[in-house]
Amino acid sequence: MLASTGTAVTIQPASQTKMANLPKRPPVELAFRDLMYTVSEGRSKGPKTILKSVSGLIRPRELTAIMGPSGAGKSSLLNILTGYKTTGMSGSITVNGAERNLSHFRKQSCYIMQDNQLHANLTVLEAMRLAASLKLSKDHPDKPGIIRDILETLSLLEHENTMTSNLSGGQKKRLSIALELINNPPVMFFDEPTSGLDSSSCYQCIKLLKDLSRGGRTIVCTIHQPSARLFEMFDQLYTLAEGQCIYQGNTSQLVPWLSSRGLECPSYHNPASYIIEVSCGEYGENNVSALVTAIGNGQHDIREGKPWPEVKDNNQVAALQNGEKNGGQNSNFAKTTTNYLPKDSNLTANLQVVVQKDEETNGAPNVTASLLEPSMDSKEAGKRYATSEWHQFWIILQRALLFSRRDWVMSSPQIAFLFHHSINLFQTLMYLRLFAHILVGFLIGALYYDIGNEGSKVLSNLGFLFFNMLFLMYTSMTVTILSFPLEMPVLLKENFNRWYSLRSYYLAITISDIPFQAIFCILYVAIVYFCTSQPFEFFRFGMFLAACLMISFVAQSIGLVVGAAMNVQNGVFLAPVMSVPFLLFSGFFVSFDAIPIYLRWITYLSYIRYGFEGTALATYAFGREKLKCSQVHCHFKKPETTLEELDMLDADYRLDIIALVVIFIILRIAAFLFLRWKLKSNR
Ligand SMILES: Nc1ncnc2c1ncn2[C@@H]1O[C@H](COP(=O)(O)OP(=O)(O)OP(=O)(O)O)[C@@H](O)[C@H]1O
Repeated sequence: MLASTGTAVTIQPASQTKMANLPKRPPVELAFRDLMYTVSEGRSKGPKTILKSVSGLIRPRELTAIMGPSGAGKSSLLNILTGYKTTGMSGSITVNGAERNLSHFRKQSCYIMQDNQLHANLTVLEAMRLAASLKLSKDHPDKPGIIRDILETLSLLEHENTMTSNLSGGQKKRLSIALELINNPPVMFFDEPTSGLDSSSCYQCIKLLKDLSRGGRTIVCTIHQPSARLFEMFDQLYTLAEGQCIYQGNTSQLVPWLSSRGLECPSYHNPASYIIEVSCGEYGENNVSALVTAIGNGQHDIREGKPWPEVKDNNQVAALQNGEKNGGQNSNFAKTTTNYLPKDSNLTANLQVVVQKDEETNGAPNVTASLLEPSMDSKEAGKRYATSEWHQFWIILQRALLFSRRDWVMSSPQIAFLFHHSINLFQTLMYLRLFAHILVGFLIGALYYDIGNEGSKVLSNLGFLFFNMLFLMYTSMTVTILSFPLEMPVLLKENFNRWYSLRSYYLAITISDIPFQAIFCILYVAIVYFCTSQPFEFFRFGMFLAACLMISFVAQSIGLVVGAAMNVQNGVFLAPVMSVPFLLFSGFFVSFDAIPIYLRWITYLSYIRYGFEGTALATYAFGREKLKCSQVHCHFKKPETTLEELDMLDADYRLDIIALVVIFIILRIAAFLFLRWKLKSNR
């Protein structure tokens, strides 16, 4: 294998490991027929048909490339085959001859998206261990053996202690593959696996995919325009143009087949570039429709050693176009064309042919051959996830706590790196949060120093109570709005590839930040409470702190709702704006009696009101003694006067806390529902 060290490129021998420890899985043959994919472009434009009745067959032990010009529908086809997109499609997809059961198929397959979506704050080995804990059953006998096998095969063993954020592009891609290989899915989909890689890393990557396919896996990837060297490495080529199939077959047969259709690929011309040029109409306008007809829109398959399909020169193209015009309704064209696929889709026979061919050409079976066996534990196959949701919750919680712990001990160059790359904002924000709570705490302490027991400064003290609410609300809310959406792409990938359920993830991720939020809040409250000389009574301090803690948890939950429902830009603007009514109706600016009756209901929704009332009651209620007065007359000398002015004489502290707990629970549930909706709507 090729590996780059600095600027020099060295050749390393391919690893001889057999990855024998991996769980055994049966091979999978994937066929699709008359696949249509339609999206809506709004009421004025109507539906747009992206895939137009395409068919095809993807075999195990083969590396299949989906190729085509930009906008041809490659990603759409891949998204449909993976099950990532399910709405707007029609047609049939079969797995080993039976209609695809999407739930089961998602456990058999993995989808490695273009951006690797890795957690930056883990080493390679930690990422592998976490993936193994989630993707293999709890009592699996040899997780370390599996991890070692995979890392060795993918030449990542020497980087096992490197942070994933420090890996090169090619190494990141290999790690993405390694993570998914842990449960040995028989089908692997890759969206543009070579994008962003230099030519030697592209070669390494495709070589790795080819090796994996030789283990019996079905490997499918979209690719833009591979070099001639890369092109030759693919076994099977599926080419799309304008949402239709213009070629399906061995890569070696492409040039002769095109030549038989009157399209001569010039000598020394890359066949991959040539077919893209043909697709773009550079050699004539009618070539695409002629090729679609000739290949039966993917129903035929040009295989070495097999006769080419007979091309009937009838009105098939016209029929196809009609189907398209009919707003994406299935045309009968595909059904009436001679269908070559069923004859070829004898899986066992196919596998034998390819194994034989491999052994003939290579002299010996490939190192990663015979990984897959046609057996699968039926108990395991029926389960949605490899581990229980409780176990998933525990692992994700540990991972989140590890991120936070790592952040505390992180060196300053690493922090600078995170700042520079805007990676893992959540971790970097930890320091800022701590800094902000202590700094603002002392600032407020200095500003309102020793006013808590002074009868002439009660109004300032109320201002202090209100500011506490404001500060705790904004710090807890914005930090979540900023950090939560950043987790989304990784969540999307891991949840889609069946690592864990959304429920376990959500529970773990929301619980993991509560201790930190609590510590920051306690620190802040302790500083301001004693600096401003609020009553030195333990029960009052406890009640004051409880109200402040609840406010910061509620505000954090609002951050979760906003973070789950919208992107960072909208969230950062909307959340503070939406908080304005709650601040206005908190009872600080206008007392309850002064609010018009038809607007009073808003005060019941204002969580700030409950927090403000809670801290005011903790400070002035429960039989507090008269305040000292340094002036001739202090109107607010008696604490009851303050409560009366605030309309809080009849207020109940317990009700305030109960209201905050109820709002907290409702918001947490709402955030989960938004997150679920967001994951679904992304697909
Ligand atoms: N949700 C959508 N709404 C409207 N048009 C869409 C939608 N999804 C895809 N398309 C259109 O469908 C066509 C195919 O898109 P797709 O992303 O599958 O192409 P592609 O072959 O993968 O392109 P590229 O190589 O540039 O990524 C494009 O013209 C695209 O604009």
